[in-house]
Amino acid sequence: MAYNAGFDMVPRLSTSLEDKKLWRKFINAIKEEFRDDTNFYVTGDYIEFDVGGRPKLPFEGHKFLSFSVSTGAGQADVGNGLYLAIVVRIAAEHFGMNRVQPWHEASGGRSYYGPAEVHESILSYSQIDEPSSTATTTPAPLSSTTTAPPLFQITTLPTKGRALVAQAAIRKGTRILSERPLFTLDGRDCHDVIGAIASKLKALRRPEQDRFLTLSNSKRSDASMHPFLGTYITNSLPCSRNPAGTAYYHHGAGAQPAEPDATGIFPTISLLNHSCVPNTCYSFNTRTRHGTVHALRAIPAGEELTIAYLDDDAPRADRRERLQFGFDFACACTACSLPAAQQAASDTRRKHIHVLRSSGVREKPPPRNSAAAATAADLFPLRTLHNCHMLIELLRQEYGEAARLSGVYDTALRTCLAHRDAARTGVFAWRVYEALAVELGEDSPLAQEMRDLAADPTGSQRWETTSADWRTTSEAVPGGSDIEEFERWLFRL
Ligand SMILES: C[S@@+](CC[C@H](N)C(=O)[O-])C[C@H]1O[C@@H](n2cnc3c(N)ncnc32)[C@H](O)[C@@H]1O
Repeated sequence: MAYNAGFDMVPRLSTSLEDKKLWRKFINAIKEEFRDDTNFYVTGDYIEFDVGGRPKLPFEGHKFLSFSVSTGAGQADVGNGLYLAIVVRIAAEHFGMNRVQPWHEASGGRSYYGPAEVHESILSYSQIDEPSSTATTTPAPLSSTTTAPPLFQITTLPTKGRALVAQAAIRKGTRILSERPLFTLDGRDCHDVIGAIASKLKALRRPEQDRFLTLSNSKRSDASMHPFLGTYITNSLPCSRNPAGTAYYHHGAGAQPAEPDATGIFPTISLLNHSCVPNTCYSFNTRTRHGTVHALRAIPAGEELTIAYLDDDAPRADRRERLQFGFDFACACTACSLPAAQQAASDTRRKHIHVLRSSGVREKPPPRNSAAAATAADLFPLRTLHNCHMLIELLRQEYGEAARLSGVYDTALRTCLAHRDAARTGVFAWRVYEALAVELGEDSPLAQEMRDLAADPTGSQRWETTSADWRTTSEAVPGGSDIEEFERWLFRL
């Protein structure tokens, strides 16, 4: 029987200079204690112990709430308990036994903090603080006294290898993961990719090297391909503004030049398996330089977490062929396992979605500074808006609650913006913001930009370069509670 055990910091530390100094001393003492320990390693933002539960200590003390390991009767579990005991001792020496509160499930003990706030706090270890945030200086409120189960566990599935499986119910929009890449490659590495991987691996600590070396290699049967390259191809994900899914344009001032296209390997995110109807989405946050994974819909405990490896809406046969070729597996996700009649309907829908996208309605907002904005939206605004409406219907039918709608709403927004329709621009900007808050997280630069645009639709620089054919003011948004009527107005149906 395995139990969680740990300790809490109650009340949590503040951002005062005094608390910062105290925490730094504590972290230095931990580093000194475990200097030669192979289960101990230091990342850019925190210390991690490679033992049950992978407990972490952040470098910023105000982010810390709780430290917990899994313990039990086995040899390894006893070892985990020893790590905990040493960390508790050092913590008590620095902060006193009143503030350092140990607990153990085996004796009915529980963490003082709730699971969601512990999860949030651990995610924040790798996040940059908002400059104006006051939340970090106030003690955490007394909360539910349940222990903190991780949101997912890494397990092995018979046909898929390792997989991430939800351990608790996860709400739509929850940030499930936020982590730094182990290393990245970009265009500068393309002349010698294998050499670049080798030298980047060399710069990592041993546990991090192992994380890469134990990832799966879908090109294993290709004797001509170096295992480093096969592993990199199988597991890497986009890590810059430019690649699809991570790239966003900017309205006017402050636009930034494109970065070299980068991809990277992640310790945990790279373990996510594929589904053609995924329940989470990956993106790269250019502000925090972390890969993030968000829940696209509510996910019940026990369900596998999946992302889409393919970036389009191709029919089943085409998807399966590319997954087999690129990742060496026969996809049997729910979309690929539908009964024949439903499968045919799904294929037709996806073809329709593809046609609508090619007519100028995008899956995702295009790259910053993209000239692509001045296409369909400028030339055939009404048709573009109607296509957006149809596409939203089709995406909802195909992907249900997990449909990613930010790109479609963004196209609608641009169409209205291009013709000075401030009322609809504001409504669509808010819908893009809401969709991005789920897909990328509220702290993503684009979500924040969209919130600002929704608040002040006429503030956009793009007003200077467009027609005034649809001119309205922000006040022209109709009131009333008839939702269908509102949608007809919004899409000019
Ligand atoms: C990025 S890795 C994912 C983690 C991998 N399962 C592991 O054990 O390391 C990609 C590989 O996982 C497997 N995989 C991913 N999605 C799958 C799926 N839907 N069905 C079967 N295998 C899958 C394939 O072997 C693929 O090449």
